[in-house]
Amino acid sequence: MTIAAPDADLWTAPTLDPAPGQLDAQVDVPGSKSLTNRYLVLAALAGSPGTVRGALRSRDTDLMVGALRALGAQITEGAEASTWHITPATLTGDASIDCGLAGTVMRFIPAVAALADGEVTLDGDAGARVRPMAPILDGLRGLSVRIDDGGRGLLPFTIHGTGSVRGGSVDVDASASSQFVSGLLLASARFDQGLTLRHTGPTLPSLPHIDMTVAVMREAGIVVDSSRPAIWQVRPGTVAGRDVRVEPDLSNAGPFLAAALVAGGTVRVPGWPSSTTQPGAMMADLLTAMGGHAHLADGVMTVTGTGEITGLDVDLHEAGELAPTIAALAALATTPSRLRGIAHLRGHETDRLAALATEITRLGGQAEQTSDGLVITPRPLHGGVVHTYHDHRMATAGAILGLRVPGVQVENVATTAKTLPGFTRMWDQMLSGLTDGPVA
Ligand SMILES: O=C(O)C1=C[C@@H](OP(=O)(O)O)[C@@H](O)[C@H](O)C1
Ligand SMILES: C=C(OP(=O)(O)O)C(=O)O
Repeated sequence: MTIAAPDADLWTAPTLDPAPGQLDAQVDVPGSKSLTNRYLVLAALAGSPGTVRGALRSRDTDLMVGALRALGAQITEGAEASTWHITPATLTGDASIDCGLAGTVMRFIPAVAALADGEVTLDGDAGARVRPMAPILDGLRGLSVRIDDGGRGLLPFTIHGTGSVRGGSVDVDASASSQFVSGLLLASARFDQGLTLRHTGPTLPSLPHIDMTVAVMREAGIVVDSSRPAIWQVRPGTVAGRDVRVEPDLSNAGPFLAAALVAGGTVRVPGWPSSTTQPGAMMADLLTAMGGHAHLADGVMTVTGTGEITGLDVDLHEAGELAPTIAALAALATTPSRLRGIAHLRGHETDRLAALATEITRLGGQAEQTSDGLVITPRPLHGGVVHTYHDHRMATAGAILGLRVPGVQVENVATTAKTLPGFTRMWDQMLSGLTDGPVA
């Protein structure tokens, strides 16, 4: 007989009996991944030095710093680890870039690399090598850039930079990811002719993230015309070096706010912007639709729940990165849910529709994939191992399920470091203020 050693890779999610008022916590959420990586890219392309404050430090954002340094930008840490000082330089090639599993790195860096003088090779994790890339590679080719991808349209590939990109007009099908649009737009003020980009696909996910791209470009003095649907026109020009502060990551706030609904308590997130392009801001309405109460006052988002969760029918195409959190709540609800408009989640860190359906079913729940989403029918759940597929949001979804269901173990919870390295500490801290402490 062999006795299995305890698996160090399994994190037992703390469980809490719902008791109104028991959970009462404030959670300070670090900076937005999406804003951090956009500000870093623009700073490296700027005509003068800049500073990014309140930056997220995580695998995805540190990989972005590494990529921009490899292309010649000088980036140094400030007095706080969340401050970066960026001194742009002539972009140089002969570089190999590790994209990890970061969509923002693999989709935002190619157009920057195309401006470098020399060869730049991009590669990433095994899971990154299956994420869609072809539309952005073909888009760059249409703007005069030579790329060698062995005809696969996937990582790894080599960009043969000549020090400039002609630019001009290009059609791109961005139905698999908004990042194809953002990745071409971000560098386009540095193209000789600027850029006119037209999205040609049947659907366009994550429009708020494209609006975010346009907003940060305009803040940097770039002229962007977005007055026609699905067409963006960028005038060539200088990118201003700036001193910017990153908003907290509202999508990463999601699992903590969701905990208020599961536990029947209150969670507060300070630093919540009064207006933002982050799709994570939709959490307030989503949690309200699921039976919670959300209230923003003096920059603090407060969510209160009763412990009873209502299912919902919702189109999440604008905020696909919230789907794992909403799916976990739906599995704990009293009525069925339907999540729609998120077929593109099949190309995220993993096939998230398959992963969510499999893992909810593994715990005794009922979750079925549809052509563009999930149908989740509540059933009593039991403990078990939640597999995470190197997906940070699968790990946080597991934590939400474990808050209600005893015996949930999250495999490779360290994968949360993709965007939130301190996740388990923050989760424990959120629960530590409880009268009796979390029940492991
Ligand atoms: O531009 C960005 O920062 C992002 C865009 C979205 O990508 P998709 O449009 O591929 O969903 C989002 O899901 C991702 O987490 C971040
Ligand atoms: C889809 C996500 O990430 P990425 O930036 O790698 O696409 C996400 O964070 O939910």
